[in-house]
Amino acid sequence: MAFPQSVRLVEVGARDGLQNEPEPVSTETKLELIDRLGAAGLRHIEAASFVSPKWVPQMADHREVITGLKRRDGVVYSALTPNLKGLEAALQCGVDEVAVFGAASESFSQKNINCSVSESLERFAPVLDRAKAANVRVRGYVSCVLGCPYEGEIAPAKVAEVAKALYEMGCYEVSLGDTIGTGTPLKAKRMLEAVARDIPMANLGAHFHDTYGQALANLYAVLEEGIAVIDSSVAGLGGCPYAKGASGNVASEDVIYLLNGLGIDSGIDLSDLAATGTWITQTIGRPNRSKVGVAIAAQ
Ligand SMILES: CC(C)(COP(=O)([O-])OP(=O)([O-])OC[C@H]1O[C@@H](n2cnc3c(N)ncnc32)[C@H](O)[C@@H]1OP(=O)([O-])[O-])[C@@H](O)C(=O)NCCC(=O)NCCSC(=O)C[C@@](C)(O)CC(=O)[O-]
Repeated sequence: MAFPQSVRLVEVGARDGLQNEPEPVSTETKLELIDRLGAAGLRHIEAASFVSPKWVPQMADHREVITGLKRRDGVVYSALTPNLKGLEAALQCGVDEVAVFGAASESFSQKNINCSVSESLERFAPVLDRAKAANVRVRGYVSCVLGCPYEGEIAPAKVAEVAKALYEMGCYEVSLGDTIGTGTPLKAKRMLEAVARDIPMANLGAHFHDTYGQALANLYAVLEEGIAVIDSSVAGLGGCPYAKGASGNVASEDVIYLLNGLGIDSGIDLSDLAATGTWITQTIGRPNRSKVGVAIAAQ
């Protein structure tokens, strides 16, 4: 299969990137980050998470973030909503799109959302129904598609089963999460092949973490298979609270550099994006995990 002509980036830095920060990040900083990302050309920005503030304190200001957005035309601002309570709150704030998040691993599902995989699907069904009634699109995530921090190897068939359930329930897109970044290119291709038997490639996204330095190689592999939606995080911010040792998502700057080199359009200005990565890492006192961002900043 050939590379796609264009790729849509889903920028998850303000959510996945910041949810695990040990020190509080102010709402003002989050809003400025989101605004700068929009200015750099990002057209889908995951901005917040309507989860329990006891479980993920860093996302406790979800209402303030969504209602405080300086909205740009053509930008979709989305949020995670694990249940009806989260969805209702997100709808009240005027979120554009929501996401439910399941897992291909029973143990991860229990640790992350306090229920089994099948219970999670039961919880998501009314979220999908209510969102549909409100005319709000729902994205679905599957975590642990290339390995689990508690169970190790995860069978591609299990990933395909959960992804298919989310798609059939009405998720317009299913994002495949290598939560702990243990995947390698051949594994990523085999997993994608299994999932794509039931779901059109156009409705799938790749959400790869870079813990073992494989994320770009894995992305290259799935781009070759036709994946045209990539989740990434500016400056490679992040880590999952329920996956010890997991480092951030693949850095958005590194993805854009790769796409530019392959002649794949993304509509994103790399120098603006790199400046945003420099700014946010300096602001929150974290290392910049984008090699491209660091190289551009040094010029
Ligand atoms: C899912 C729950 C809420 C279930 O949590 P629970 O304890 O099973 O739920 P509950 O219904 O029994 O409620 C317990 C308490 O939480 C409150 N509550 C209940 N729901 C909400 C809500 N929506 N918003 C705010 N508060 C809520 C509820 O009101 C109650 O409050 P209390 O009476 O104790 O004061 C909990 O487990 C949770 O919040 N987990 C956090 C999960 C999370 O955010 N994980 C990180 C994101 S997923 C991820 O990073 C992976 C991904 C997507 O990036 C892809 C990848 O890389 O793999």
